[in-house]
Amino acid sequence: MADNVILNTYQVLSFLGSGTFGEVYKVRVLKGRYRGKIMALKVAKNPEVLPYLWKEVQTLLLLNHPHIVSLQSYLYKKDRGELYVLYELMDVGDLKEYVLSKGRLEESDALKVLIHVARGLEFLHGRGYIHGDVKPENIFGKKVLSDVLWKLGDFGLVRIRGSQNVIEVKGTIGYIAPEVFRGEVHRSSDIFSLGCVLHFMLTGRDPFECQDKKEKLRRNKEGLYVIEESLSDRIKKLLSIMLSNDYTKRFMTAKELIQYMVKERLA
Ligand SMILES: Nc1ncnc2c1ncn2[C@@H]1O[C@H](COP(=O)(O)OP(=O)(O)OP(=O)(O)O)[C@@H](O)[C@H]1O
Repeated sequence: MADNVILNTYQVLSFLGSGTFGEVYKVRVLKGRYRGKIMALKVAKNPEVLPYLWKEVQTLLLLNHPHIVSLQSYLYKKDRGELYVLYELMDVGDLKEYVLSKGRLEESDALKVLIHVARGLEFLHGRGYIHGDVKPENIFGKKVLSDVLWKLGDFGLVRIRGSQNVIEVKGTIGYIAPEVFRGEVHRSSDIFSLGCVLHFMLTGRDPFECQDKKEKLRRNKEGLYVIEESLSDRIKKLLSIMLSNDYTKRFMTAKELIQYMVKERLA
């Protein structure tokens, strides 16, 4: 059916969701290199967000890693101002939905997701990038045999380490490192966000959660988090390092986090 086919090439199988960048569809590719494959197609039409998606495209084209969502191809329709980006299909969906539907994860499952994402982040940090927006909505799962492989996605806020850009505070309240509010960003700012993700996986809430939005923002800015009491001592210890307000006291990079996890038998 012609209505169901985008650019004469992508047959829409279902709607996966919409985000800041536009709509995402599950598609079957009808022609070209990926003919017959089932993938995810993002369609961006809003001129205000196109620069972010361009940034993601440019970054992802350079990054190829088993724990980073891969970009297969893209197409820019200049006349219409539309950008079409084809990604591998992450059929489990994102980590936020996963935790909200399954309930809080067992410690061993949460640590498995953590190490997967840390590996993707290690690759990124090793190349001098900072992700800038690590949160459950940007972590995606893919079924592989009877297991799930977790990958880091959504690179719209990625930065090169040490770049002089004015830092705008984007990201999601509840997952932003305190120094980012002061205009500073480091690779360890991603570690802070990943610590918040770990807390979310184990408790169903980020460490700054509270009813009042303004109060939540204040807590996040000042790094006034509350680690849930019921968590095990080894998780509390790991979180206290990852969520340290002083960014020099955290793991500086994902590689250091992985080394710690191996040493402490958390991975
Ligand atoms: N590669 C993919 N495979 C499967 N589902 C995807 C994929 N990429 C995105 N999605 C889903 O499509 C929806 C929209 O994704 P998108 O990243 O554009 O928005 P978002 O997660 O709201 O991002 P943002 O935080 O930037 O607004 C989400 O529900 C997401 O889970």
